[in-house]
Amino acid sequence: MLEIKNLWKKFGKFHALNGLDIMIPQGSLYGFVGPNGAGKTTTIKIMTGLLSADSGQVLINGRDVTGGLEDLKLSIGYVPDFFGVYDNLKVNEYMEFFASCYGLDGLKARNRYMTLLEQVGLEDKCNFYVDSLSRGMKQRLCLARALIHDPLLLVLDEPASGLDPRTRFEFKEILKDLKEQGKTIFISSHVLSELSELCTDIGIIDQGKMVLGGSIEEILHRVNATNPLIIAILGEKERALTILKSQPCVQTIAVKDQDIRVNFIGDEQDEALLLQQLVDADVMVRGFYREQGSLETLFMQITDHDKEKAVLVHENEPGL
Ligand SMILES: Nc1ncnc2c1ncn2[C@@H]1O[C@H](COP(=O)(O)OP(=O)(O)OP(=O)(O)O)[C@@H](O)[C@H]1O
Repeated sequence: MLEIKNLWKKFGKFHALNGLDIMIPQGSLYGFVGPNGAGKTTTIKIMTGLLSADSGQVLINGRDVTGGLEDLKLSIGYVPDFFGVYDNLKVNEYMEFFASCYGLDGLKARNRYMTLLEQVGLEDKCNFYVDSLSRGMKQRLCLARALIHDPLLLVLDEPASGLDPRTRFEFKEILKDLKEQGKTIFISSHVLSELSELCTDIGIIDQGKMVLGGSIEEILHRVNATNPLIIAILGEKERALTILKSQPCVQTIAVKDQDIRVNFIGDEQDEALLLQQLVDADVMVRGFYREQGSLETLFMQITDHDKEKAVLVHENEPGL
């Protein structure tokens, strides 16, 4: 749907983006994660036409829209990480203003923004002043506003920063609904933990480069394929160890009680053959599985060059 190819951006002598590539599939909920200063906001500014790249391309459905502000404006709805000041503007006036920016007015505009306000649960706030809304409500209003022109892609920059856990949960539910309705959504965050449960796809950026990208399922599959194999047996430990030591795929073996932990460099077929050999040798195998990895572990590993920058939140800390 949206593709970024070989994007470069320098600020003075500092390289903020170093040949960044991103591929956002149609209908995905794409999490764009990276440590502070990795280049997320710079990327988003270029994607939304607020900043020009030194070189590289932004493609929407295969069409090059690099620097084409009008194309980007029509295709993308942008929710920035800050909310502007709207003194003396009521919610309906705010929505009318943004509808008019996209050539919508009168009843058509009203029908459109009322549908969106309902979608984000603000239909009864029409006559409230924008500045009187809570932070969570402002965030939802910003989302409704970004959807006014029915964009192909919704881009959110750190949408949950400063929201309490309940508000964050509600916001995530709205995003899930939007995805169900067919929207493609791109969310940036320096916090991985909650994005990983919300998103279908993920891209990890570090020092202006994509270091890992793809569907979460596929990435976890890849991570798990290199994790240790845990073989739980009942008795017959020596016989099991003799078989394991004879296997070329087995790199190391560690034994803890009745569990054997094996670094096993092989595919699913190699695993199945090993299991068969153990069973054929009358070893009672109670469990045979790859230890499950997590995206968090992976994120920590690949951004390990500077531990202070890598972020993992715990339950009560803010994040999306
Ligand atoms: N206008 C600018 N002038 C100079 N340097 C800049 C400018 N904008 C960004 N940078 C630098 O480029 C790098 C990437 O910044 P960016 O804001 O894109 O990171 P980020 O991943 O969004 O970080 P955060 O999670 O902290 O928001 C940072 O080192 C930042 O200091």
